[in-house]
Amino acid sequence: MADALVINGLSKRFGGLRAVQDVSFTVKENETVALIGPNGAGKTTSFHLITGFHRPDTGSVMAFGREIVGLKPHDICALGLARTFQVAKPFGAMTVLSNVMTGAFLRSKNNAVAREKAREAIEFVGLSAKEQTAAKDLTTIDQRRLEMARALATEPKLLLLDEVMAGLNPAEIDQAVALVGKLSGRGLTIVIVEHVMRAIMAVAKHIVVLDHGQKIAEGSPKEIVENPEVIRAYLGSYVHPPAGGAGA
Ligand SMILES: Nc1ncnc2c1ncn2[C@@H]1O[C@H](COP(=O)(O)OP(=O)(O)OP(=O)(O)O)[C@@H](O)[C@H]1O
Repeated sequence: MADALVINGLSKRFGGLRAVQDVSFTVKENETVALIGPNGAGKTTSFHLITGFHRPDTGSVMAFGREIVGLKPHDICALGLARTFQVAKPFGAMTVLSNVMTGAFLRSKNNAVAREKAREAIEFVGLSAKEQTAAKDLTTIDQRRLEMARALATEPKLLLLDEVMAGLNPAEIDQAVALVGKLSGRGLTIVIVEHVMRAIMAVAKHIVVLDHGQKIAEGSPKEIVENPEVIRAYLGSYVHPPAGGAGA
């Protein structure tokens, strides 16, 4: 399988704080990789660096064989990298459909085409019944669905999901896990930042662990949950991978 994303020696300081320090990892096409670690470990900053919202001090980000450091977020999105935000940022007064059309307009300026693409994305995430609902009136899980639909409407090859399961109840987490699996089944490469470990175990074949901006481990879910340094820094206690799950 070819490499979708190759991150090499990525670093970012904010004043004296080393938010991301010399981080390297590779994501293969159609793989789902999780980025985990305690609060403030540098996960969201890494997403910002990959997607052009921050410029790294040093390091390289190759997406589908092309260096993307220095490109604007819009251009990176046009190359097929879409993201969701940790704090969902929909246009609250606009309907679900209008919000998702803002993503679809990246590929087509034609209203009818953008509407069609947006509807496909909305249907994919299971929001068709709420197409005309204002974004601000959605429940938490539906806001996450909207975030994913908006990203999907840009027709990405690689999707970066930032804590899409935060605040969901167990049944909703199951639905979100199923949706991530469905996205992967569609051929998407996925990088997911998440604190919900059972969800990580269910969706990711490979896990990268950050702590204080540094990569402290990477490997299969089984390797990660058994890694003493990861347990010390983050997990606290052993988390069993699901029988028959991605890491089994
Ligand atoms: N724009 C910024 N200016 C200054 N410091 C920042 C900025 N963005 C992030 N930081 C700091 O960088 C460090 C890494 O933050 P980041 O948000 O990447 O962590 P995270 O792993 O995503 O955490 P969480 O799990 O809480 O979302 C933190 O100490 C944070 O306070």
